Formats: sequence, structure tokens, C-alpha cells
Amino acid sequence: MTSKIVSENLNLWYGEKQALKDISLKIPEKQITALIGPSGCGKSTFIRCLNRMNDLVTSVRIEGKVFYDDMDIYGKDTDVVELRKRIGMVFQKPNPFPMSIYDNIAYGPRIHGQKNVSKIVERSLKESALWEEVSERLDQPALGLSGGQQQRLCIARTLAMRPDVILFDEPCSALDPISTGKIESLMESLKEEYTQIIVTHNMQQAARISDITAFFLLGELIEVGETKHVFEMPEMKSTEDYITGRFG
Ligand SMILES: Nc1ncnc2c1ncn2[C@@H]1O[C@H](COP(=O)(O)OP(=O)(O)OP(=O)(O)O)[C@@H](O)[C@H]1O
Repeated sequence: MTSKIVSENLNLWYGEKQALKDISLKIPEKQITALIGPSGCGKSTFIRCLNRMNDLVTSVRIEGKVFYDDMDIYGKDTDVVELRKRIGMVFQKPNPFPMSIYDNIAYGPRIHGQKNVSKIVERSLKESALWEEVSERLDQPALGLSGGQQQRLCIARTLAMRPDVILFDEPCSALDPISTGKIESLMESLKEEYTQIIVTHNMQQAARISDITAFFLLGELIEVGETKHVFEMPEMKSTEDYITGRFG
């Protein structure tokens, strides 16, 4: 399998506190990789390293390397705006802009001076399986949509930038089971074109949708492998204890 993102001996500190310890992880292309582990083990910190979201936190210090294809993400010539276009992110709580459904999707493409914005809006909403539900009311406020629809809108907004990789930070934690199911099938349908990484607390969700699972504990990567293998025959006792609900 080709790797899309590779971290090599990645260490991260928030001030004095070390949140990531020597993480070497390969994220395969066009697969869904799930990051699991108890609260505070560094999952969000790790995915935020991949599109340099941690740059926004002043106390952060990073050592090690992260590559996206051949690009050194922390290289001094890296264009962070371009990087975040290629590596999009969907957050825990749906965060549409306080504007219409249409303008939410059109926002990024317009800023980047793209043509045919209405085509991009339609394509992104179709790709995120929201078109049927909103095509008649594109001028309505996005904040009037349900939580699950808002999250699919946020995914459409990310897709509108034609990313290559999508990072999902607990995208379903604020959603009901039906909306969660819709996001999961959406992720499944996006597999052909995109590399996806999801942080989730939901073991069943990781087992259902991911190809690869990585288990983090106290800032360390304990185990990574094919999801079926990690869930059915974990190599490490702590992985087994976590997935069987003995702690976490
Ligand atoms: N901005 C920050 N400043 C200081 N410490 C932070 C910051 N963000 C996270 N941390 C600390 O870093 C560690 C890892 O946090 P992180 O949010 O990455 O874990 P997580 O596994 O994603 O947790 P959760 O599942 O609860 O979201 C925790 O101890 C957390 O308190």
C-alpha cells in the first residue's frame, strides 16, 4: 500500500508537557485510518500535526518529521495555506458559517478565485449526499439545518476545496445514530478518491468503517494494523484491555 502521510519520530510538547512521544506512523492512501485510545492520549494532537493546526497554539514545540507525499510538512518552504487545502479537516461540532447553505460551500472556492463556483457547490453537495435534501433551499441559512445535515455541509465545504486527505476529529460525537450512519456511509463512498483519517471514541464505529486502526495511549502509539486484526487479535495487552472496555 502506498503511504499518503508518514510521521517519523514525531514528538510534541505543550509547554513542559509531552503530548506525543516518538510517533512513527504510515497512513495509507485511499484507506480509512481510525485513531483510537482513551481521552487525552494525543489522538487530536496527532491529526492536528498533519495540517499544522497546532501552529496556532503558541506553547507547542515539535520534533521529528511528517511527510505528505514527498512534501516535508514542517519544512521551511511549506505553504501552510496550500497544505490545508490539500489536507482538509472536519471537526467534532458542526461549524457552518452563519451564512446561506450555498455561500458556506462557495466561500473557499471564491477566496481562491475559482471559476464555475455553482458547479463546485452542486458537485460538493452531491458528493456529501446532501444535495437531495437542500437543492431547493440553497439560499437558506446553514444554521437552520439539523446537526447531521450541518456536519455533511461541513464535509461538503471541505470537499469543495478538492482536498486529497480529510481529517475527521470525532465527527459524529454530537450526532444521533441515524445521522452517524449517514456520515459513515458518506465516508465509505469517499474512499475511492480520498485518504481519510478519523479520531473516534466509538469502538464499533472504528471497527465498522476503518481499514487500519492505530491505538494510542498516554501519547504513545501502542499498536497499528489492519482493523480486523487489531480488534480480533491485538498484539498488545493494553490494546485488548481498551477495546474490550477494561479501561478508557
Ligand atoms: N492547547 C493545549 N494546551 C495544552 N495542553 C493541551 C492542549 N491540547 C491538548 N493538550 C493536552 O495534550 C494531551 C493530549 O490531548 P489530545 O486532545 O490530543 O488527546 P485526545 O486523545 O484527542 O483526547 P480526547 O479523546 O479527549 O479528545 C492532553 O493531556 C491534553 O490535556
